Amino acid sequence: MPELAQVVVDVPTMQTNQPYTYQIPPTLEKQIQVGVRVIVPFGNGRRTVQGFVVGIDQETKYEGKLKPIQAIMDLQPVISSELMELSKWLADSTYSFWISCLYTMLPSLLKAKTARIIRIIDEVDEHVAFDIFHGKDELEMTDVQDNPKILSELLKLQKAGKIAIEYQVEDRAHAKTVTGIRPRLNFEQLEDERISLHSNAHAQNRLISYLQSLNGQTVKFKEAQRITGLKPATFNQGQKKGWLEKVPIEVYRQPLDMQGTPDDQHLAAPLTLNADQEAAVNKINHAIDDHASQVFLLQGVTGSGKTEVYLQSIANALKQGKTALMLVPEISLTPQIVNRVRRRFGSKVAVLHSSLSNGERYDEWRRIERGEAQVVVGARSAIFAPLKNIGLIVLDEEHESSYKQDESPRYHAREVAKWRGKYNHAPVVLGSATPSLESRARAVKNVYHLLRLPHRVNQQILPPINIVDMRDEVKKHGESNFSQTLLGELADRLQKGEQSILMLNRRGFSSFMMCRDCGAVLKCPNCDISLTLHMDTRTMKCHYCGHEEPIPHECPNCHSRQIRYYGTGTEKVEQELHQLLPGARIIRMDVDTTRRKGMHAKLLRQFGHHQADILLGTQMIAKGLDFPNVTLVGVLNADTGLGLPDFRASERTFDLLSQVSGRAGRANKQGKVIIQTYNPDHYAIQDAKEHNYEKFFKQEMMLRRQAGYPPYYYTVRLMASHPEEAKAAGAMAKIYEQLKNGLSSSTIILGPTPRAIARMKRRYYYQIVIKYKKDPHLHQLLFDILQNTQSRGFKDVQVSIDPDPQYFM
Ligand SMILES: Nc1ncnc2c1ncn2[C@@H]1O[C@H](COP(=O)(O)OP(=O)(O)OP(=O)(O)O)[C@@H](O)[C@H]1O
Ligand SMILES: [Zn+2]
Ligand SMILES: [Zn+2]
Repeated sequence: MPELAQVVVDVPTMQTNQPYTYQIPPTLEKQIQVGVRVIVPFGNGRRTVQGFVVGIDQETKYEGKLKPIQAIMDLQPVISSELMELSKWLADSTYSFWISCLYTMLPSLLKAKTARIIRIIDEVDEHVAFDIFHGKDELEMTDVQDNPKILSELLKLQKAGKIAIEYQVEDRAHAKTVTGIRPRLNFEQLEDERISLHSNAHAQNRLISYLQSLNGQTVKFKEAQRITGLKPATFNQGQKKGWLEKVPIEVYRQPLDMQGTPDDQHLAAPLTLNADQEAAVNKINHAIDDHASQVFLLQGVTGSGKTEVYLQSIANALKQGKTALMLVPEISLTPQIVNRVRRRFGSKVAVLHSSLSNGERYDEWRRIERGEAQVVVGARSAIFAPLKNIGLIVLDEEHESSYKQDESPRYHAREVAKWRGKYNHAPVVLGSATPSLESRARAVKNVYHLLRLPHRVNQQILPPINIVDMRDEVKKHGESNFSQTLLGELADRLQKGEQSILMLNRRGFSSFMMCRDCGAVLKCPNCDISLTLHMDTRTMKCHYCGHEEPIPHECPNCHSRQIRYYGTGTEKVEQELHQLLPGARIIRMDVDTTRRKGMHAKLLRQFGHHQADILLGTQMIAKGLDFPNVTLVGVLNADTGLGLPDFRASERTFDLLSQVSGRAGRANKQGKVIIQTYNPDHYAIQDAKEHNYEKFFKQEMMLRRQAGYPPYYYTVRLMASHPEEAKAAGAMAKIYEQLKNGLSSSTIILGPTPRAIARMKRRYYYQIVIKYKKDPHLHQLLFDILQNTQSRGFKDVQVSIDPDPQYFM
């Protein structure tokens, strides 16, 4: 029986989750394995496409003539058997194409048409050197990938450790180099040079001895200067006389923030846990030891020492010979947290985040894949790290919406973590000071095991929060971003030499209308959700039900004419602050000041070294920062997020205020928080003021139940876009019909309506939101819709299906 391979092919215009069957030519039989990439013919013409081998069979139902696999791209699988299984589940649960799930799991170097180089790394026999490598020490995979005879020899060589495959980095051309020096003369020749020297040429004499000691080796120029204590000029003379030459040395791609990592002899010892931490660590360790895929929800107030709990549980997993994965939101993937993990586990740690170059990222991926790194810290996509034998998965700040990818495949890292936990029989720890309603509700139902850290370490109290009513403030003192109270406190900190953090909430920036006199936000009469301002049509629209009304000229609540869109920028605030407090040193942190690589880390380092008094920033400063000298936190505008047309608006506001408040008074000095708002009575703000998660949870759950939103209902959002509005609307109308006919009567379909941002990148967007509790037909129906979108009727229409959407905008 000939062997057959199931291949998922990469054909963008004709996507399907059905693998195609190909013949494995007898000559490639040994090389083709599940998880390698191959080149296969596709369609009628001579076209070839790339694909992944996802299965190997003996027979097929397909009647026609099978085509053979043409070439193999990898000598060993790039997708492990665990990740292969995961990719299937991912495609199924996120309504995505299998091929895009496979690509999502790989570092980008392995995605594109990256050159693959095979290099000789150990002695090979003459036949290999000449017949295969033609006397060179490397060859390109493309030149041999369709030659089974050579491939099978290469495979043997690879198993014997004589060759290695490298993926050529596109930035290799400007790979990082430093200047090196190398002797041009041998020992005796240098000795001859010494004889001709003046007796008082001490420096040159020393240089010759040094060059002799090198034994022909190349060393970094800096290093040579340090060791000899000689001036660069001396080396330059040596170069002129032909004793040495300068050569570039390529340095290993090492991420910026990796510098200063302690060596493994000087790691930081674990802290002595307090009773609550110890109880949590014990429970988690038990689960690790018992191979139990239990999910824990670690709910600990800000500064309660959650990170220490993660670290000690990770240490236990390592002790059991297992690996561990720790996810943090990109925005809080600050050097602070990365360094804490590195100081504890040293070279065992691999870090994956978006500011790494493709090359750096691939290097880290390879270290993980080879088992050289056992602890992975990273943002969302690190959940696909090729770790084997996982003993523990941690998701810090589990409520963060950035754990959900907002392009296909629209996966949530929390769900993937749970899948991998099950597969590996390992516990998953979800940590947060303000758990998502979904997670906390699951803990209430004992689906998750709740662990609590109710106090800050060393029993410090949470900082008291003052609410400043900006409606009064504007009446009394005119318009300013700073209330008298906040200014007074800032001045006081300046005088004491203590530091402050100021947050400007950019969420919902000038997209909604609010009354400056009474704080009222314009809402939809049907949905109890804020209306969004559309400047193109000059109307206010509801994005749930489609309701539309003209922009009001006065407040519908108090008839004031002080109604306007709300918003301001960090730059403007910084200027105002300079005028109000001329002596203050300010660091501004927003997308503009942190765009350049390494700036984020640099600004935080400066603030940590007290080179500034005030850190002014957007949401990016709300999380994870641990600065002992910060005793004041100010929130300039707490309510902008409340106006967003989103049922999670209150939850996000509560989370944000709780997180940012948590930055104050973390060490021995008492902290204080000032929150400025036009909605002082809103429950999200009041509950944050009281540090009362429980109260907020109860209230919000009640509202969600009344309105029929998660966690009481599941939601799916469908979106269609097209350059012409009518076509986008038409496609959505077709989909609506299909849904209406197929879904159960208890399922609710909202829409179709234009999306909040109705036109983006020259495309019009229409959406439908489905709310359901249980619908046996939904899953298949959505897949039918997905497959339909590949048909001719949907030409140029892009349709996306988003399960459990994080935003409705
Ligand atoms: N058992 C302990 N003994 C002494 N200090 C500790 C202990 N546990 C944690 N700490 C210290 O307390 C501070 C706060 O801890 P950590 O940052 O882990 O809190 P957290 O719960 O993660 O906070 P947040 O959610 O606000 O980021 C840190 O500086 C940490 O080093
Ligand atoms: Zn009003
Ligand atoms: Zn509405």
